[in-house]
Amino acid sequence: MESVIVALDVTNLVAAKQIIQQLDSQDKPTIKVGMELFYAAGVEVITWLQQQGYPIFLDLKLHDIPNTVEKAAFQLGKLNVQYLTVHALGGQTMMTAAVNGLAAGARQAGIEPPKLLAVTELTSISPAMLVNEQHVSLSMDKQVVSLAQLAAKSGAAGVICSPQEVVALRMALPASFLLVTPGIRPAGSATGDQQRVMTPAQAAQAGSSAIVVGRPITQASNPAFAYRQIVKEWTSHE
Ligand SMILES: O=c1ccn([C@@H]2O[C@H](COP(=O)(O)O)[C@@H](O)[C@H]2O)c(=O)[nH]1
Repeated sequence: MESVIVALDVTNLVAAKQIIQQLDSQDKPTIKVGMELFYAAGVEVITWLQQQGYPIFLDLKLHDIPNTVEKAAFQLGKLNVQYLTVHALGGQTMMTAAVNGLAAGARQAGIEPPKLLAVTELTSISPAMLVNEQHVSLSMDKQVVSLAQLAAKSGAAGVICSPQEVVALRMALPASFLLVTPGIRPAGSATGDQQRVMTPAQAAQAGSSAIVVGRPITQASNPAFAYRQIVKEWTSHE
């Protein structure tokens, strides 16, 4: 898996193309297309990125009844993207339905199915919010490990979690299970709505499989420089 994934959170295709052109990256990092861009630009942005040679992480965080998720995943399985997300809180049957839908869609299109990644607890949730808003009595680590174990049983290839939980997850799951971590903030950058953050170097040291970085790159005055600095920090501690 590519190790620094760029979250292309912009409002339209023109803005997406501008960022990609500014990045001007020879190493073609995986590009994360999330709800904001996909709802604005749809499949057109996926096709354009693929034509430029970028692997795609489609972060739509499906969360619905299993039948609906399976049918949505069937459609998305035909897009030739490398990763798709669901919410682990949708349960084991829903996650397995997503895996099955992706496999069936990809089979119909004659391509490899995307890998399923399950979002555990969003990195915008603090330990206090877990207790006071979700009424979860487990610690954040235990809750994330429990959701990750459910995701593994469901056939997911990995999870989305904060780098803060990676050490606990590595002890509980097979080494091949992907731990993809947003909530990345280079030292000194604004955390914004993220609650459980680490720097790229800390995430690498903890054992993240890959980091997801959005605003520290897309809102930088020089996105290409910001991206290169993050890659440098990540690789020097890998
Ligand atoms: O728990 C999660 C799951 C997904 N995300 C996504 O990652 C990026 C992070 O962007 P930043 O600008 O670097 O904060 C964004 O697209 C989220 O939708 C997450 O942050 N946390």
